[in-house]
Amino acid sequence: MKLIDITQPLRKNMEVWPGDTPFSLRPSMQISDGSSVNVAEVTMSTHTGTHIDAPFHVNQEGETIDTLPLDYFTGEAVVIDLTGKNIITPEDVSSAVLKGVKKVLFKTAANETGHSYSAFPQVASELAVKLKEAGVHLIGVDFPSVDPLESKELRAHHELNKAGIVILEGLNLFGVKPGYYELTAFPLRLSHGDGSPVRAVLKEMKR
Ligand SMILES: N[C@@H](CC(=O)c1ccccc1NC=O)C(=O)O
Ligand SMILES: [Zn+2]
Ligand SMILES: [Zn+2]
Repeated sequence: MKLIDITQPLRKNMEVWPGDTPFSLRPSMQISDGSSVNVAEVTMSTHTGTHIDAPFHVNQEGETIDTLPLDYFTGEAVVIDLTGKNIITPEDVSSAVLKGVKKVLFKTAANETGHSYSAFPQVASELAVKLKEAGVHLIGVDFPSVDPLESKELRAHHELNKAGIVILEGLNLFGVKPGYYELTAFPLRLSHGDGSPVRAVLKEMKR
């Protein structure tokens, strides 16, 4: 069974949210320095690279990453190809395509580099109600945030949370064919965390 890694590599100088903690991995013990082991210290934000937002990210009363039920993070997913589109609207999803699948991943980037933080597609906040009605409980996007960089209102985040839909951001879906897969994308069990990087993987499946 083929496994497809749809996670951004966590690497030095990778783009992060403006003003957020830069990613770093620094050796704290090195075999080459006479230590018996290699050990590193990692510094990053909970919103670095491919990550899940807990409702607490935008809502003081929202659930934190450690309390979200694990079934959000594993199960059937559909990849919908919207390459080149700069807004995702309710018309982009249909129950014929969803077929009862609870996780929907939107592919929009036209190249391997993906979207930069300075220009990425938008999610119409009305999408949340449509997805909720279809029984969807997780939305994944291949760009940094479901709301624009300048947004303080964070409408899409709030509407999706209100609809009980968990948000997976920063996927790398380049080269992935639209269709049905099994997704796994578990966050770290960060006590009271507002989000977490994940390792997101698709498994091809027969339907
Ligand atoms: N909403 C973005 C992250 C975000 O807004 C953010 C991340 C790190 C530091 C500051 C942020 N927003 C500040 O207004 C996200 O969902 O990943
Ligand atoms: Zn985030
Ligand atoms: Zn977000």
